Amino acid sequence: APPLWGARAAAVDTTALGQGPSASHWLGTDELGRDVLLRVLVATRLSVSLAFAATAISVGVGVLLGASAVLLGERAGRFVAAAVQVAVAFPGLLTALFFAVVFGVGARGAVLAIGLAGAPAVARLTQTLVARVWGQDFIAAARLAGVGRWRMLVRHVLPNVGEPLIVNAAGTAGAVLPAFAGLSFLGLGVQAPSYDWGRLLADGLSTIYLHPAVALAPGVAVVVAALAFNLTGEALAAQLRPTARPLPRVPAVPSPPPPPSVGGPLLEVSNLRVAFPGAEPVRGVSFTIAAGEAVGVVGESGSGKSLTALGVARLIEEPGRVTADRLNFDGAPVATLSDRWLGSRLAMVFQNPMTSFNPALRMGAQLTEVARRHTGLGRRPARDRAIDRLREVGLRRPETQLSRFPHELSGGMLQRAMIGMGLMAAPALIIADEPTTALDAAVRHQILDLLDSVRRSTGAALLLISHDIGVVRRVCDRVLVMYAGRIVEDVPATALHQARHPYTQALIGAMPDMATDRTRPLTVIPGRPPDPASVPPGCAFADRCARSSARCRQAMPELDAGGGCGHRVACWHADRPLTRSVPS
Ligand SMILES: Nc1ncnc2c1ncn2[C@@H]1O[C@H](COP(=O)(O)OP(=O)(O)OP(=O)(O)O)[C@@H](O)[C@H]1O
Repeated sequence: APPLWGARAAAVDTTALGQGPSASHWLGTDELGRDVLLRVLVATRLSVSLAFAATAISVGVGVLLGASAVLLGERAGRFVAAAVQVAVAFPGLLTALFFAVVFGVGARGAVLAIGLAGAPAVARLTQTLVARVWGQDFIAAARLAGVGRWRMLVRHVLPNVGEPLIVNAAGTAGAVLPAFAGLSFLGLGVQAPSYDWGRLLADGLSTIYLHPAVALAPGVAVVVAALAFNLTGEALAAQLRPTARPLPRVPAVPSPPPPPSVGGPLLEVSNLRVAFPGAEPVRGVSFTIAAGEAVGVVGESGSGKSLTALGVARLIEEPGRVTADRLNFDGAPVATLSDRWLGSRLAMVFQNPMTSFNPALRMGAQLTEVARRHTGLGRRPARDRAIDRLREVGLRRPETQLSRFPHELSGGMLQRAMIGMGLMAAPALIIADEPTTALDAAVRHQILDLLDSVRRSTGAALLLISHDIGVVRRVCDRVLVMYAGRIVEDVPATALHQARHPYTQALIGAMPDMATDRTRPLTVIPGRPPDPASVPPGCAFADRCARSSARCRQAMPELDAGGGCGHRVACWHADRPLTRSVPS
């Protein structure tokens, strides 16, 4: 507006003083005959620029203050944090008025005053966000590696707290605008001949009863711009914060649940695909799990094991997309099941027990929540059930454990509690995703035995994910071997010695056993799995396979039943059985 209408907006017209709205002046004129609409439009640039400048100061100073623990060390950081707490206690506008007097009347003084007055709130938010990531392992690793303070802040801390800060900055800009208008209105902000909305507001107030538009128009502009900033913040938040909504929306069926299928498989997965922009890490997986059956999924890291399980449990987050020809649980399509019902029939045990519980809540609150939410139990019966379940999973003094926080339990105890939590409702399927990876060898065996006994005593089916074929073989009836997002072999655990896919054979060959010659290097599978973003046509294992032929590189072998007893294999050359025994 300033280049287009700046001159006209400043032109005094003594023939049109203080006029109401007309065809030539849509919002009328002020007491010097200047067009009100044009002046409001021209004032936009200065008003918004000042708001941006003040927001930049608030965010810049606030982030530096909030990250003082990173930059100055923890002791000095605590001192700054205390000072910030005190500053936050003062009303922002009061602080702005104080600074405006210190920095002097005028636009520059107002920018500094409002910018600095907004800094404590940003600093407080930054402190909270920084504290959240400060205790995490990657920060500890960076500190051990001797990363400098500025680098730590810019490279490791800010990228992990940036999202809420950006959203907050947009909101701050929205709040700064009325504050600016306020200062200008009080005569402390922009000085004539420059003008912003606040100044127009102040000028128009004396004639508000005669010509309301002169004061109301800049007021409306402030409100609209502040709303625009806030809505931009909201939109940014919506974009930056992915929501955990997985499968295509199908109206959920309310409780009571559909009746269990009679005779059919408990879980039926056909052509399950999980895709992210630019890659499809799970490329058509089909399998079934019968009631009470234990099925293991093995494969190298990145083969799509976890995504398959998360896809089944409707836990793939945006922008991930899950599709399947058939994905039925207990006879009903998973997409149609209510969260409540699915949550009560399907239990998940995750890899890291330390991060599976909410650190701010006592164990009792977390365990009973499952029973109360999923089965509608009252507080007392839910607590009794929690005690029973913790006892079942072998935790000593369950009453005491319920009143403890997660950090007061060891990793093994937490993993037991996680399994106990899964049993709070009546799960038909327990999905355990590498449940023993974070545990030491002794506890690992106990947890595997526990999963096995829980399965046998409750009759629940088990989907156990592991990269260790020995672990899976110990507990499961059947083993699904995954490679590059597909199942390449589906073999009964007792028939592993008859594995027919070269990849399964190579996995077994890479396991040391008592007869392995310790003086020689362990067998490894040469090469690396393909990148999910560029999987070659044909068999994805062809490049690493000693048996591969031209056909393997051209056509993808389907998973065919061939070995009897439900043994399925996807290989054009699956005719040579394993020559070595499977280590126990
Ligand atoms: N949110 C995501 N966005 C994009 N790609 C992803 C995402 N999550 C996983 N992937 C990719 O999908 C592939 C399979 O991941 P997945 O976690 O299922 O592997 P995995 O077999 O369970 O491995 P691990 O044994 O290491 O847990 C990997 O290449 C991974 O990079």
